[in-house]
Amino acid sequence: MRTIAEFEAAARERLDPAHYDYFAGGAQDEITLRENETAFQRLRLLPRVLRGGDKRDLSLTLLGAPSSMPILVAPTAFHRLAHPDGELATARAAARAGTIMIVSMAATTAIEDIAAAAPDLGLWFQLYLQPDLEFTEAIVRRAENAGVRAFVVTVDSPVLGRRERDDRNAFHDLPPGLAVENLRDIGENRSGGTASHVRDIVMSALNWDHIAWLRSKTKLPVLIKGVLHAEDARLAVHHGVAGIVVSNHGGRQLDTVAATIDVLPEIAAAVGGAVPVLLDGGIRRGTDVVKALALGADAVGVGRPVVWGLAAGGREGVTQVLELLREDFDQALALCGGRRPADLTPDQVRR
Ligand SMILES: Cc1cc2nc3c(=O)[nH]c(=O)nc-3n(C[C@H](O)[C@H](O)[C@H](O)COP(=O)(O)O)c2cc1C
Ligand SMILES: O=C(O)C(=O)c1ccccc1
Repeated sequence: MRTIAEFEAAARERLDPAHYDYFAGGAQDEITLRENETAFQRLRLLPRVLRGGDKRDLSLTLLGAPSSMPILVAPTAFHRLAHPDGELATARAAARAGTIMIVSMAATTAIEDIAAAAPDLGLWFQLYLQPDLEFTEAIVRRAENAGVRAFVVTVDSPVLGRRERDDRNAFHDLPPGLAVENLRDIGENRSGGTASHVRDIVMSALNWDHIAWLRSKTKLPVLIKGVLHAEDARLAVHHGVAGIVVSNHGGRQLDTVAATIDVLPEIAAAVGGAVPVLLDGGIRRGTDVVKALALGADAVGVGRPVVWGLAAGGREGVTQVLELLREDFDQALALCGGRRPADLTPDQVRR
């Protein structure tokens, strides 16, 4: 398979249609879901020429963590719905690719087991803060003890978006045998596992004080994921976050919000290099990665493409997806006259 679209088609054939819809779907009319991709397609590149050199180097260091390429695994829930090996397969593939995996708090495999399966993997942990801060702290300690290197707090989900495909399919529960393992066995009445718990895990009270609270509870870097407004990016830097993920949750939260690539320039300007800026949403081609880096991202995350690889072929499928994106990016970088990710500049992108 040569493209992410082919992996998606293969995944669709293998998955229960309701599960495919859960992974593929977005909020309401899915305008933002589509816009994330079409916004990349609207942008035109201006390559530089006569800049060749011996070798390209795609590697970088993000908050002290090395990555072989500026393409990270974005946090997505429920990998064991996509393949029986679930997050273990994803983690092994990410480790083999030498990239960073951001594990979802709503993973169907415990963070300890993921870390043990891929000891060399750079693991970050995505958090939905809980109203019960003691419970949240217990999860933070679990993740730290498992060896995660950063926390990524998702801030675009005071409530869960309205996904009409899930309503239509009445997909509200994980099948028997699957559970949200990171929410098991801690806190009162939190046995984990069902979608009713899952919906409860987002917190509408989340505010900047919670970010300060989390920073006081861990020495690890704290990033926030789901920033679209430049003023929030400024506030994030002011509040001492270690990094910002420009994200609209893959079009799954508020429909008709802007495509991430369209707001990246203003956010990069607001941050002014103070902290790393990541972007996710709609990355399907090497040229998408080039455009995001040129417009100010230090790295990008991929959500659905990883799920399609997992569903299509387990660990090997995820490896193929990550390598496909790596090669595609490497070639696009070369054709733009770049040898390293940092060579790309905003003047190389036109609307
Ligand atoms: C099936 C699915 C589950 C997701 N689960 C989470 C999650 O648990 N936590 C989170 O912060 N983001 C979650 N996201 C959002 C992703 O981290 C990411 O923002 C988005 O998928 C990027 O868009 P892309 O799928 O076009 O690459 C999920 C996305 C999908 C598609
Ligand atoms: O489906 C999602 O996008 C998501 O973020 C989520 C939130 C809570 C539980 C499971 C997934």
